[in-house]
Amino acid sequence: MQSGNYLVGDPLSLERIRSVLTRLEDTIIFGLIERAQYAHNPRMYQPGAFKELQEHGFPGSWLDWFLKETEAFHAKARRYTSPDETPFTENLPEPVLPPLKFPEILFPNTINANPSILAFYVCHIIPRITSQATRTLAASKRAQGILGSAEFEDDGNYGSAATLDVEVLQAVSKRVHYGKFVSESKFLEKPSAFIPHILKPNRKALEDLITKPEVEKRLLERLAKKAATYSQSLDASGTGKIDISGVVDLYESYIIPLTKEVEVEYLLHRLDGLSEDDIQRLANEGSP
Ligand SMILES: C=C(O[C@@H]1C=C(C(=O)O)C=C[C@H]1O)C(=O)O
Repeated sequence: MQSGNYLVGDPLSLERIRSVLTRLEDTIIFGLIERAQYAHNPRMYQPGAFKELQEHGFPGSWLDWFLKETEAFHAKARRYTSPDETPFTENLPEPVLPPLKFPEILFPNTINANPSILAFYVCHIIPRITSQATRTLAASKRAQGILGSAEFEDDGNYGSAATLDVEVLQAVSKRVHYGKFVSESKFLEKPSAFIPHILKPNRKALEDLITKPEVEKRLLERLAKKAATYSQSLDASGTGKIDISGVVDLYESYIIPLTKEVEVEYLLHRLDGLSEDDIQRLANEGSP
Protein backbone atom coordinates (compact mmCIF):
# COMPACT_ATOMS: atom_id res chain seq x y z
CA MET A 1 0.00 0.00 0.00
CA GLN A 2 1.47 3.32 -1.05
CA SER A 3 2.06 5.83 1.71
CA GLY A 4 0.01 9.00 1.63
CA ASN A 5 3.02 10.69 3.14
CA TYR A 6 5.04 11.86 0.18
CA LEU A 7 8.14 11.91 2.36
CA VAL A 8 8.07 8.12 1.90
CA GLY A 9 8.91 6.51 -1.46
CA ASP A 10 8.93 8.25 -4.85
CA PRO A 11 6.76 11.35 -4.38
CA LEU A 12 6.22 11.66 -8.13
CA SER A 13 5.27 8.08 -8.86
CA LEU A 14 1.99 8.40 -10.77
CA GLU A 15 0.84 5.13 -9.17
CA ARG A 16 1.44 6.51 -5.69
CA ILE A 17 -0.23 9.83 -6.55
CA ARG A 18 -3.28 8.00 -7.94
CA SER A 19 -3.48 5.89 -4.78
CA VAL A 20 -3.73 9.11 -2.74
CA LEU A 21 -6.53 10.34 -5.04
CA THR A 22 -8.30 6.99 -4.61
CA ARG A 23 -8.11 7.22 -0.81
CA LEU A 24 -9.47 10.77 -0.91
CA GLU A 25 -12.56 9.38 -2.68
CA ASP A 26 -13.41 7.54 0.54
CA THR A 27 -12.94 10.66 2.68
CA ILE A 28 -15.13 12.71 0.35
CA ILE A 29 -17.90 10.07 0.04
CA PHE A 30 -18.11 9.47 3.79
CA GLY A 31 -18.13 13.21 4.45
CA LEU A 32 -20.98 13.70 1.95
CA ILE A 33 -22.93 10.79 3.49
CA GLU A 34 -22.63 12.40 6.92
CA ARG A 35 -23.56 15.90 5.63
CA ALA A 36 -26.55 14.43 3.78
CA GLN A 37 -28.11 13.53 7.14
CA TYR A 38 -28.81 17.23 7.77
CA ALA A 39 -31.12 19.57 5.86
CA HIS A 40 -29.81 22.11 3.35
CA ASN A 41 -29.90 24.90 5.96
CA PRO A 42 -29.38 27.59 3.28
CA ARG A 43 -28.84 30.45 5.74
CA MET A 44 -25.49 28.83 6.63
CA TYR A 45 -24.21 29.91 3.21
CA GLN A 46 -25.69 33.44 3.09
CA PRO A 47 -23.26 36.25 4.03
CA GLY A 48 -24.71 38.34 6.86
CA ALA A 49 -27.48 35.85 7.72
CA PHE A 50 -26.27 35.53 11.33
CA LYS A 51 -26.48 38.81 13.24
CA GLU A 52 -24.39 37.17 16.00
CA LEU A 53 -21.45 36.98 13.58
CA GLN A 54 -21.96 40.56 12.43
CA GLU A 55 -21.98 41.66 16.09
CA HIS A 56 -18.55 40.00 16.34
CA GLY A 57 -17.39 41.98 13.29
CA PHE A 58 -17.55 39.08 10.82
CA PRO A 59 -19.57 39.96 7.66
CA GLY A 60 -19.34 36.60 5.90
CA SER A 61 -21.50 33.48 6.00
CA TRP A 62 -21.64 30.87 8.78
CA LEU A 63 -19.56 28.54 6.61
CA ASP A 64 -17.04 31.30 5.81
CA TRP A 65 -16.65 31.81 9.58
CA PHE A 66 -16.18 28.07 10.21
CA LEU A 67 -13.52 27.93 7.47
CA LYS A 68 -11.73 31.00 8.85
CA GLU A 69 -11.67 29.78 12.45
CA THR A 70 -10.73 26.20 11.53
CA GLU A 71 -7.99 27.19 9.11
CA ALA A 72 -6.58 29.81 11.49
CA PHE A 73 -6.01 27.08 14.08
CA HIS A 74 -4.63 24.65 11.50
CA ALA A 75 -2.29 27.38 10.16
CA LYS A 76 -0.81 27.83 13.66
CA ALA A 77 -0.16 24.06 13.58
CA ARG A 78 1.75 24.66 10.27
CA ARG A 79 -0.75 22.72 8.13
CA TYR A 80 -0.35 25.15 5.23
CA THR A 81 3.43 24.92 5.05
CA SER A 82 2.81 21.56 3.37
CA PRO A 83 2.71 21.81 -0.47
CA ASP A 84 -0.33 19.50 -0.64
CA GLU A 85 -2.54 21.78 1.51
CA THR A 86 -4.25 24.94 0.14
CA PRO A 87 -6.37 27.16 2.44
CA PHE A 88 -9.69 28.79 1.58
CA THR A 89 -8.98 31.69 3.95
CA GLU A 90 -6.53 34.53 3.24
CA ASN A 91 -4.23 36.25 5.76
CA LEU A 92 -3.87 33.26 8.08
CA PRO A 93 -1.68 33.49 11.24
CA GLU A 94 1.93 32.28 11.20
CA PRO A 95 2.71 28.75 12.48
CA VAL A 96 3.78 28.41 16.12
CA LEU A 97 6.33 25.76 15.04
CA PRO A 98 9.15 26.19 12.50
CA PRO A 99 8.13 24.83 9.06
CA LEU A 100 8.91 21.19 8.27
CA LYS A 101 11.65 20.84 5.62
CA PHE A 102 9.69 19.40 2.68
CA PRO A 103 11.61 18.21 -0.39
CA GLU A 104 11.26 20.65 -3.31
CA ILE A 105 8.94 18.42 -5.35
CA LEU A 106 6.70 20.96 -7.09
CA PHE A 107 7.76 23.90 -9.24
CA PRO A 108 7.00 27.14 -7.32
CA ASN A 109 3.39 28.19 -7.98
CA THR A 110 0.49 30.19 -6.55
CA ILE A 111 -2.34 28.10 -7.96
CA ASN A 112 -5.44 28.16 -5.74
CA ALA A 113 -8.74 26.78 -7.13
CA ASN A 114 -10.52 27.02 -3.75
CA PRO A 115 -12.85 29.92 -4.70
CA SER A 116 -14.27 27.72 -7.50
CA ILE A 117 -14.43 24.67 -5.21
CA LEU A 118 -16.34 26.62 -2.56
CA ALA A 119 -18.72 28.07 -5.17
CA PHE A 120 -19.70 24.77 -6.79
CA TYR A 121 -19.95 23.02 -3.42
CA VAL A 122 -22.37 25.63 -2.01
CA CYS A 123 -24.34 26.28 -5.22
CA HIS A 124 -24.63 22.75 -6.67
CA ILE A 125 -23.46 20.00 -4.31
CA ILE A 126 -25.02 20.92 -0.98
CA PRO A 127 -28.60 21.41 -2.30
CA ARG A 128 -28.42 18.12 -4.16
CA ILE A 129 -26.96 15.85 -1.47
CA THR A 130 -29.18 17.28 1.29
CA SER A 131 -32.43 17.18 -0.72
CA GLN A 132 -33.65 13.91 0.88
CA ALA A 133 -33.08 15.19 4.45
CA THR A 134 -34.69 18.53 3.54
CA ARG A 135 -37.80 16.82 2.14
CA THR A 136 -38.04 14.55 5.18
CA LEU A 137 -37.82 17.59 7.48
CA ALA A 138 -40.54 19.41 5.50
CA ALA A 139 -42.85 16.41 5.74
CA SER A 140 -42.36 16.21 9.51
CA LYS A 141 -43.12 19.94 9.80
CA ARG A 142 -46.30 19.59 7.74
CA ALA A 143 -47.36 16.80 10.11
CA GLN A 144 -47.03 19.38 12.91
CA GLY A 145 -49.13 21.87 10.97
CA ILE A 146 -46.15 24.00 9.93
CA LEU A 147 -46.98 24.94 6.34
CA GLY A 148 -45.70 26.99 3.44
CA SER A 149 -42.10 28.23 3.34
CA ALA A 150 -41.72 27.38 7.04
CA GLU A 151 -41.87 23.71 6.03
CA PHE A 152 -38.51 24.15 4.41
CA GLU A 153 -36.78 26.16 7.07
CA ASP A 154 -33.67 24.57 8.41
CA ASP A 155 -33.05 21.99 11.12
CA GLY A 156 -30.74 24.30 13.12
CA ASN A 157 -27.78 21.89 13.08
CA TYR A 158 -25.44 24.66 11.95
CA GLY A 159 -22.37 23.50 13.87
CA SER A 160 -22.56 19.82 12.88
CA ALA A 161 -23.37 20.61 9.25
CA ALA A 162 -20.62 23.23 8.90
CA THR A 163 -18.04 20.94 10.54
CA LEU A 164 -18.82 18.33 7.88
CA ASP A 165 -18.81 20.96 5.10
CA VAL A 166 -15.29 22.02 6.14
CA GLU A 167 -14.08 18.39 6.18
CA VAL A 168 -15.46 17.74 2.68
CA LEU A 169 -14.15 21.04 1.30
CA GLN A 170 -10.65 20.36 2.67
CA ALA A 171 -10.64 16.87 1.13
CA VAL A 172 -11.94 18.15 -2.24
CA SER A 173 -9.35 20.95 -2.19
CA LYS A 174 -6.53 18.49 -1.48
CA ARG A 175 -7.78 16.23 -4.27
CA VAL A 176 -8.05 19.00 -6.88
CA HIS A 177 -4.68 20.56 -6.02
CA TYR A 178 -2.99 17.14 -6.17
CA GLY A 179 -3.23 17.89 -9.88
CA LYS A 180 0.04 19.77 -9.39
CA PHE A 181 1.82 16.52 -8.41
CA VAL A 182 0.16 14.73 -11.34
CA SER A 183 1.38 17.41 -13.73
CA GLU A 184 4.93 17.44 -12.37
CA SER A 185 5.05 13.66 -12.71
CA LYS A 186 3.76 13.70 -16.30
CA PHE A 187 6.00 16.63 -17.25
CA LEU A 188 9.20 14.98 -15.98
CA GLU A 189 8.22 11.74 -17.71
CA LYS A 190 8.59 13.50 -21.11
CA PRO A 191 9.33 17.27 -20.90
CA SER A 192 9.75 17.54 -24.69
CA ALA A 193 6.07 16.68 -25.18
CA PHE A 194 4.94 19.64 -23.08
CA ILE A 195 7.57 22.34 -23.65
CA PRO A 196 6.38 23.52 -27.13
CA HIS A 197 2.83 24.05 -25.77
CA ILE A 198 4.19 25.95 -22.78
CA LEU A 199 6.52 28.20 -24.77
CA LYS A 200 3.68 28.90 -27.19
CA PRO A 201 0.79 28.58 -24.70
CA ASN A 202 -1.77 26.06 -25.89
CA ARG A 203 -4.23 25.01 -23.17
CA LYS A 204 -6.07 22.54 -25.40
CA ALA A 205 -2.88 20.74 -26.41
CA LEU A 206 -1.75 20.54 -22.78
CA GLU A 207 -5.16 19.29 -21.66
CA ASP A 208 -5.11 16.62 -24.36
CA LEU A 209 -1.66 15.51 -23.16
CA ILE A 210 -2.68 15.15 -19.49
CA THR A 211 -6.13 13.63 -20.10
CA LYS A 212 -6.41 9.85 -19.59
CA PRO A 213 -10.01 8.86 -20.49
CA GLU A 214 -9.60 5.28 -19.32
CA VAL A 215 -8.44 6.42 -15.89
CA GLU A 216 -11.43 8.75 -15.60
CA LYS A 217 -13.86 6.03 -16.75
CA ARG A 218 -12.53 3.53 -14.18
CA LEU A 219 -12.68 6.19 -11.47
CA LEU A 220 -16.35 7.06 -12.09
CA GLU A 221 -17.32 3.37 -12.16
CA ARG A 222 -15.43 2.76 -8.90
CA LEU A 223 -17.02 5.84 -7.34
CA ALA A 224 -20.59 4.70 -8.08
CA LYS A 225 -19.86 1.28 -6.54
CA LYS A 226 -18.27 2.85 -3.44
CA ALA A 227 -21.11 5.33 -2.91
CA ALA A 228 -23.70 2.56 -3.23
CA THR A 229 -21.79 0.20 -0.93
CA TYR A 230 -20.95 2.76 1.75
CA SER A 231 -24.41 4.27 1.68
CA GLN A 232 -26.33 0.98 1.91
CA SER A 233 -24.01 -0.39 4.60
CA LEU A 234 -24.73 2.67 6.75
CA ASP A 235 -28.47 2.60 6.25
CA ALA A 236 -30.47 -0.40 7.48
CA SER A 237 -33.65 1.10 6.01
CA GLY A 238 -32.33 0.39 2.54
CA THR A 239 -33.42 3.82 1.33
CA GLY A 240 -29.75 4.70 0.86
CA LYS A 241 -28.09 7.59 2.66
CA ILE A 242 -26.90 9.52 -0.35
CA ASP A 243 -27.73 10.46 -3.95
CA ILE A 244 -25.22 8.19 -5.69
CA SER A 245 -25.60 9.96 -9.02
CA GLY A 246 -24.91 13.18 -7.13
CA VAL A 247 -21.53 11.82 -5.98
CA VAL A 248 -20.63 10.74 -9.52
CA ASP A 249 -21.80 14.12 -10.86
CA LEU A 250 -19.61 15.91 -8.28
CA TYR A 251 -16.57 14.21 -9.74
CA GLU A 252 -17.60 14.17 -13.41
CA SER A 253 -18.84 17.77 -13.56
CA TYR A 254 -16.63 19.49 -11.00
CA ILE A 255 -13.71 17.64 -9.38
CA ILE A 256 -12.17 16.05 -12.47
CA PRO A 257 -12.52 19.16 -14.69
CA LEU A 258 -11.05 21.38 -11.95
CA THR A 259 -8.19 18.94 -11.34
CA LYS A 260 -7.35 19.10 -15.05
CA GLU A 261 -7.53 22.90 -14.99
CA VAL A 262 -5.00 22.85 -12.13
CA GLU A 263 -2.81 20.45 -14.12
CA VAL A 264 -2.85 22.71 -17.19
CA GLU A 265 -2.32 25.91 -15.17
CA TYR A 266 0.65 24.32 -13.41
CA LEU A 267 2.16 23.30 -16.75
CA LEU A 268 1.66 26.75 -18.29
CA HIS A 269 3.95 28.17 -15.57
CA ARG A 270 6.35 25.21 -15.36
CA LEU A 271 9.14 27.04 -17.25
CA ASP A 272 8.69 30.45 -15.60
CA GLY A 273 12.09 31.98 -14.83
CA LEU A 274 14.13 29.17 -16.43
CA SER A 275 16.98 30.06 -18.82
CA GLU A 276 17.00 28.88 -22.42
CA ASP A 277 19.80 26.46 -21.46
CA ASP A 278 17.68 25.05 -18.60
CA ILE A 279 14.73 24.61 -20.96
CA GLN A 280 16.93 22.98 -23.60
CA ARG A 281 18.33 20.57 -21.00
CA LEU A 282 14.78 19.63 -20.01
CA ALA A 283 13.79 19.20 -23.65
CA ASN A 284 16.72 16.83 -24.16
CA GLU A 285 15.86 14.71 -21.10
CA GLY A 286 14.18 11.44 -21.91
CA SER A 287 15.48 11.75 -25.45
CA PRO A 288 17.42 8.74 -26.77
C1 LIG B 1 -5.33 12.89 -12.26
C2 LIG B 1 -4.93 12.52 -13.51
O1 LIG B 1 -5.04 13.36 -14.60
C3 LIG B 1 -6.33 13.55 -15.27
C4 LIG B 1 -7.40 13.80 -14.28
C5 LIG B 1 -8.05 12.75 -13.71
C6 LIG B 1 -8.95 12.97 -12.51
O2 LIG B 1 -9.12 14.17 -12.13
O3 LIG B 1 -9.43 11.99 -11.94
C7 LIG B 1 -7.88 11.42 -14.19
C8 LIG B 1 -7.12 11.18 -15.34
C9 LIG B 1 -6.62 12.32 -16.14
O4 LIG B 1 -7.55 12.66 -17.13
C10 LIG B 1 -4.35 11.18 -13.77
O5 LIG B 1 -3.80 10.99 -14.87
O6 LIG B 1 -4.39 10.33 -12.83
